[in-house]
Amino acid sequence: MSSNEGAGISAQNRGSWSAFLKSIASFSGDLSSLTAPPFILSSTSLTEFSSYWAEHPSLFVAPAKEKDPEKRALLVLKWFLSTLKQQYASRSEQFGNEKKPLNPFLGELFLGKWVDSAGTTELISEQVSHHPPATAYHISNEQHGVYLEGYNAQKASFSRTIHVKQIGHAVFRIPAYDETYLITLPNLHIEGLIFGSPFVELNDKTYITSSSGFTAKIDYSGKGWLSGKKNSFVATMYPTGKEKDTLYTVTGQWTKTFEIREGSSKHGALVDQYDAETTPTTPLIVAPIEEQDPLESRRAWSKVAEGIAKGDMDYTSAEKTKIEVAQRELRQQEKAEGRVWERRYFTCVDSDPVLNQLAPAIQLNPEPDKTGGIWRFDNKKAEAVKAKKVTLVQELK
Ligand SMILES: CC(C)CCC[C@@H](C)[C@H]1CC[C@H]2[C@@H]3[C@@H](O)C=C4C[C@@H](O)CC[C@]4(C)[C@H]3CC[C@]12C
Repeated sequence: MSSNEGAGISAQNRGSWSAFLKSIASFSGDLSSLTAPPFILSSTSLTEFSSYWAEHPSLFVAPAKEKDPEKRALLVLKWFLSTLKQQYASRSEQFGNEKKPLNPFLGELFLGKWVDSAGTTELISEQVSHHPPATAYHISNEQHGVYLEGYNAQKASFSRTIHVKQIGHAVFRIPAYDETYLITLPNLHIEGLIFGSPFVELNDKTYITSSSGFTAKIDYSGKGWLSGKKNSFVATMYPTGKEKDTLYTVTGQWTKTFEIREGSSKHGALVDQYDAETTPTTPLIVAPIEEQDPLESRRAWSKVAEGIAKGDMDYTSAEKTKIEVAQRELRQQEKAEGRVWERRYFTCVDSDPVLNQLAPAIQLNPEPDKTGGIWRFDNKKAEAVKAKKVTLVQELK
């Protein structure tokens, strides 16, 4: 039995958990409107989840060092697969079960950097839409010339358990090779709900397609009634449009190990392998709370987090209400003045060249109505933020 299957529910929480299960039986919509019992609340905001994309900076930058486009595409696939454990299992492994994250407010930021043998990798995450909730991110390593940007929203529905559809996509770029990869996001469902120890399993399939002419398809599966292992997948990489001409097959478990082999068979020559359990992550460096911008997640939610940690739900909900009321007042003020909230790092675009070029090959429909638009990192805005910080520092001297 794995750690996340054994946590169970305490006698004290059993009543509120079964009331919650009854209440979600007809649930459908934004995850933000899901009301969960206090003991399942996390003090981490969804804006923080963008950091899961680069907790192994050396794997993130590895494609930039590879001269051959086919092998480069394979390294992008390997990096993507290595992010899955962080994205979908790290919290339940750490705490014994998945918890409900905080719903970010519009404009909330989560900023940080990783410093290790790959140099400095920077993270910018911003809540770009509140209705519907959507988070955008930009991760860059200037030294190696690798950039990732994307955004996502989630829609939940209930049928025997909670099913979550992810809407959005990511774009991985290596400008030195003039290369772009369009990445789709996996749908998931929650397991262990009935026992009060929820954890994530991935479903269906996702794709990575590149401007250099390669596509990877990743098929996810879990533990069935009679067969299969949890967190399993089979990925194949092929020249775009020629799915039968498999170049590589990757099989394994995204929480454990996987093997990359040549060709379409699971017995082809072994090219590479990965162990998600033994590959160390690099910790993200975040500024101390007192030095953070008031819109930065850990500063903005600090009192709520304090309340959750103490188990003081009256204090938690009073502090949460203060944030919600302030947000409602801001929106009213904007409406009265005929303006909209200015996103600090991202801009909503009508159409996007990467989507125009690559989305048809993987039948990706961006569904902008479900993410508040198509969001792209705005270099000009980011430069302006940097310049403002420099001026402030100079003024303080
Ligand atoms: C039982 C219930 C109360 C808990 C529900 C928690 C639910 C809202 C959480 C659980 C897992 C969360 C996923 C998480 O695994 C990873 C990601 C990837 C990240 O890039 C974007 C957010 C997302 C999809 C989380 C959304 C919130 C989920 C579904």
